[in-house]
Amino acid sequence: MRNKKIWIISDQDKRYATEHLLQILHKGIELRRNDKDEVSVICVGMSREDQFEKLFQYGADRIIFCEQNEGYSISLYVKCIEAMLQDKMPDVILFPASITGRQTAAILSVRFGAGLTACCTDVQYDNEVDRYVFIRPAMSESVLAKITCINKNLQMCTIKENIFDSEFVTNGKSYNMEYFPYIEKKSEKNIEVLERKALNLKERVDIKSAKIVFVVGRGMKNSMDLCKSVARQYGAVVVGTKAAVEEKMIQENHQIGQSGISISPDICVAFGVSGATQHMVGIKGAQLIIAVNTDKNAPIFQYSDYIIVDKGENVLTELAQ
Ligand SMILES: Cc1cc2nc3c(=O)[nH]c(=O)nc-3n(C[C@H](O)[C@H](O)[C@H](O)COP(=O)(O)OP(=O)(O)OC[C@H]3O[C@@H](n4cnc5c(N)ncnc54)[C@H](O)[C@@H]3O)c2cc1C
Repeated sequence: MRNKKIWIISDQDKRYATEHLLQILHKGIELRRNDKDEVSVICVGMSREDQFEKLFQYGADRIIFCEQNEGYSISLYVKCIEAMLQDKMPDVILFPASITGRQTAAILSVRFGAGLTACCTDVQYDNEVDRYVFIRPAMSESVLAKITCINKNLQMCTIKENIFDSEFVTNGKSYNMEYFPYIEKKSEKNIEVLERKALNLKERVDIKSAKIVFVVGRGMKNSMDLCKSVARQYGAVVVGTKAAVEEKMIQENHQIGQSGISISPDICVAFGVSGATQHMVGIKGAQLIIAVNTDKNAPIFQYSDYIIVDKGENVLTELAQ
């Protein structure tokens, strides 16, 4: 039985051991069939000993690190990973389903003719066919598709955040650090970075770790001020549906769902949200869902622990007192 090389790609250039990556790392470790299968985390960017140590503590067998200090650019990042792939081809690559992860996976799958399954909810290994099997919802979540790539040995997938748990493994793991040099030739450069501005990601981080969340849907279009003020009173973060983004009720990076982010708060109160599957997939990790809707047949009620058939404004006014 040939040993398998499982790669997890970190899409950060400084903070490699993000919670998302640690969750994927845990899945990678579960995919090891024996002690000889190896899980490597690929890091491209600045040297960060604390981050490398954390990755080993969460179970990485090896880190393959390509040092690049000039700052992040997608073209350089892809070239580094491409060079690593040409040198040491793994069997399977797990990418975070982040913007960078999705872009990189798509480019590399075309360059290497590899199969790529997007937004998996699970990955398994099938001994009989000696291949990895990628599992994801399909056809509006009515079926769970099991996908395997039969024409190439290299198989890839992207994985969304909060699908798996991360797990601290040990403090005493020996380091297996591999340095992979890559220098981009001047003639190959096709992007020139003119200026760098840091994004304020604070709000986004708060959404993911928020314990109480108010989700607003199109039904709350004329009541956003009330909603925000009551949310402040209860320490809740306001997020919303795609329709709420389209109506400019919330910012795009506060969209929850299939094409937004997934959250797992303790309490999720949904006001004026119909409950489309593309939205519900983003809040299915919530411990408790309370839905307020004027339509007694709103689909969201099927997924909720408590339902209130009323105007969102009425409930918010009660809560404000
Ligand atoms: C490929 C694809 C990806 C998508 N990705 C996402 C995604 O990531 N996230 C997402 O959210 N959607 C996504 N969608 C869109 C999704 O299908 C729905 O259209 C969207 O979630 C509906 O948003 P909504 O519930 O706010 O609006 P609506 O469906 O218009 O529902 C509004 C609800 O408000 C209720 N209502 C009206 N007035 C009040 C009131 N005063 N008080 C209380 N209730 C009231 C109505 O009864 C209704 O149920 C995606 C769609 C596609 C095709």
